[in-house]
Amino acid sequence: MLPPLTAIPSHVASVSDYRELARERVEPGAWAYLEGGAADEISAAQNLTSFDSCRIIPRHFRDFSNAHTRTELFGRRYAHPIFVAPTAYHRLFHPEGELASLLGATALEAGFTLSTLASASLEEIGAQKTAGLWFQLYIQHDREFTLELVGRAEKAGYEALVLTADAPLSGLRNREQRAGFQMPAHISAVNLKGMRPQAPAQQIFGSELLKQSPTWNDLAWLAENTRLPIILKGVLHPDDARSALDHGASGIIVSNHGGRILDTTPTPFEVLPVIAKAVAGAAPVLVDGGIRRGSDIFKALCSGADAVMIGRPILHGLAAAGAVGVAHVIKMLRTELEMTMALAGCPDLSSVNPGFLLEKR
Ligand SMILES: Cc1cc2nc3c(=O)[nH]c(=O)nc-3n(C[C@H](O)[C@H](O)[C@H](O)COP(=O)(O)O)c2cc1C
Ligand SMILES: CCCCCCC(=O)C(=O)O
Repeated sequence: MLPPLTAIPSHVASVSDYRELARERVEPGAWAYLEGGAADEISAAQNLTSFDSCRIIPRHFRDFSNAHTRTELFGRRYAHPIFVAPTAYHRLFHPEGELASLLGATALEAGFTLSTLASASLEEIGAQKTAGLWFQLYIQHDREFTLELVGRAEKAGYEALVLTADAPLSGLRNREQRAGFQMPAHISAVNLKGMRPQAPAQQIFGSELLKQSPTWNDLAWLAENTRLPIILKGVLHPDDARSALDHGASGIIVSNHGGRILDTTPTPFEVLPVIAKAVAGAAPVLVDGGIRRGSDIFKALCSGADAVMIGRPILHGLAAAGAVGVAHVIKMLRTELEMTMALAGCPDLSSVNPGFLLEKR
């Protein structure tokens, strides 16, 4: 494996250029974990192409004297609508792990979500006192421990909980199986230390894991037990978006988990308009999955998203060049978004609308 880069090679022109730089630096099993999707990886692949057939219709001679990408979510102002999605075990990809990712994101003013399955303690990350730091929560079978985790996140200064709904079980990770991926002994989900252990599942139906998996009542229970806004991640159906708001969520993330859980779901970009319509401005809507260009971000915003989240490209940047790589990935996306807006004739996010897209969305 090559060591992380200390300077960015001059041929790196877009986010996708980081993929190969990362692949050369990540052990093959960990690469299968990073890149892979569920089963035949149909959703993971379709996420990447789902923006391509959507066309932008540029408008001309607009006033750009006060152009910006600022936005406000959950009472906090952000310089732009690009957020780092929660991803597990960053130390698999770089020795400085989540701390390096956070530093890179912070340098580019991007919101950052720490995974429940982070390889760094939530207190260590919270101690950086970063604005726009969110904590992703997997509700654990041990509900008491779950509440302790939430209390720790509140105390450490996290500003929102991203509650992931789409993974009551892990997906069928055939690529990982074929690569023989095993978590190295020195990397673990350190924030789950001390939790009451759960019996390993021998089957799916009838397993304790599934019997204890969260329901809408758990969302309502969580909302009653935290002062933080809850953003429900993994929504692909408009009725689930409405149900989320009815049960106490303050925001929605349209996501198929990067195609890593259930294969052959629709892509988030496909279902985004119908979900944004169902939410009807009652709460912020974010989207992730397959976003690799500023033009993808623009199309998502035109289709009803208030902001977007980026998963694998952040890990590619991290593996290639640590904090600098993460910052560079976000910088390229930010610049491409501004360029797309400038060329499309859209000076700020309040001017973004479906009229910039050829397809009726
Ligand atoms: C290696 C990896 C680990 C992930 N871990 C988590 C996680 O711990 N919690 C979570 O809610 N989503 C997790 N995700 C899903 C991301 O948050 C996000 O939904 C997805 O990566 C977006 O798609 P993209 O990678 O195409 O940008 C993970 C994704 C990857 C690639
Ligand atoms: C029971 C859910 C396991 C998911 C593991 C972490 C994750 O979200 C991902 O790898 O994707």
